[in-house]
Amino acid sequence: MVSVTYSGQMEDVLTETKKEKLESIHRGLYAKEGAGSEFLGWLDWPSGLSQEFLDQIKQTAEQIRSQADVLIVIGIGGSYLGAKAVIEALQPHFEKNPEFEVIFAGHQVSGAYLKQLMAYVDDKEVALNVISKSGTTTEPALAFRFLQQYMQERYGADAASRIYVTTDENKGALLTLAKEQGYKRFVVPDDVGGRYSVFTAVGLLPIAAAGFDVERLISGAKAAEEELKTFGEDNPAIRYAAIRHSLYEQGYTNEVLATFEPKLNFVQEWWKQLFGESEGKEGKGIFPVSVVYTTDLHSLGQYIQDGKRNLFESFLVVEETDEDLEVFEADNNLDQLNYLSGLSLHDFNLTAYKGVSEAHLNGGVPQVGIHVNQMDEYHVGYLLYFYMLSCAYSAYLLEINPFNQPGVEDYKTAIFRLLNKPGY
Ligand SMILES: O=P(O)(O)OC[C@H]1O[C@](O)(CO)[C@@H](O)[C@@H]1O
Repeated sequence: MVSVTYSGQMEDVLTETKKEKLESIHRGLYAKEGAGSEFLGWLDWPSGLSQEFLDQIKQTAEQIRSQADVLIVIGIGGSYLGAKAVIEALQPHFEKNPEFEVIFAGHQVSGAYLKQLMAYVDDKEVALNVISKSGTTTEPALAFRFLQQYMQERYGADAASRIYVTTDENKGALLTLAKEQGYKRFVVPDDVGGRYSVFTAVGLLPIAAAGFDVERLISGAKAAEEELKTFGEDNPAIRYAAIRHSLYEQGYTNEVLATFEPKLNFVQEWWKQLFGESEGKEGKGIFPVSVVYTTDLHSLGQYIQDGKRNLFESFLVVEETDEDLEVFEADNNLDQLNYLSGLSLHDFNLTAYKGVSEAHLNGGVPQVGIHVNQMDEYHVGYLLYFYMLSCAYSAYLLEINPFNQPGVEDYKTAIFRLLNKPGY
């Protein structure tokens, strides 16, 4: 379902020592041992999901769609990127959904954004889904302070029936508030970290509300869970982790995730958080960057071709598309493009992929390809699970705990001190 190609030799990547190390990581992972193993709930989450839970998600999504024209999803990091990635990958570019929209908030602190959002939804029926595992993250909490007041002013006592909270089962300011106000609640499991939470209510409720088939999404993730659990050189999750690590050891410390499909832009953003927060610790880790081609061939392409040689490129290639255009023969050929007639734009991109990959390889940029058949719920589910699993292998190869993020506290402390937060 996902296959991984590499411009180098797999024998050089999967040395005997590396295979032994990967095998031991594999054993530790599935025995749920090793650093951060208390956060391995995502590993068998898709297969453990009950129909009852999925039905509850679907029913709540239906309720939201029947009471509102807009769902505002408040969250940041793992509490927004998974849903945003799936929705953006699946929805049309334009006319997204004239009857129902999902809009995100609380992923930055822009007064203009929030003010304009409240003005935008003023003539629409609104529901809120506020998502925070800790229940204390400042950006979503601030956005919720404004939006909760907005809802209460607009709907009075009925506001509570339009507010849905996804947070920890036992702790956090958001939980206290939700209980106090009687908001419907969904749980972020203790053993699933934010960036691994897309298949929990964190991702599923907004995705279902946006009108997508969460059962197909979970079937894809479940297939990935099943197929990728076997240890072997052909396991794509293991191959990708091993290639990344081998390149890292050779000094390629930056990975550029490239795609030709603008709808995958938020899959790239989700991937950046996943790998960046999982691996970037103790002075180690590959810095994850992303580009959308051919757009960025006209900006960052120069650097990638010719700049400092510490980066490798991984292409996320979607093999098939269901909507396309074919270049037609023009009578006058004034634009001199008749040589392309008969070619579909998708085929143009697949050829561009080959050409760019060849040129960048010649420029000293090692090439990795992550190939997926198509973009639908099933394949996105498969792909996201693949990345999560591979990320765990990759971080363990660096001898890093993939599931914590101690570094994000430092900037928070500095901001709180400057803002005179009590206790800082
Ligand atoms: O869901 P929460 O607790 O609000 O956290 C949001 C994000 O903030 C972080 O804790 C730090 O950036 C991420 O790991 C997490 O996804």
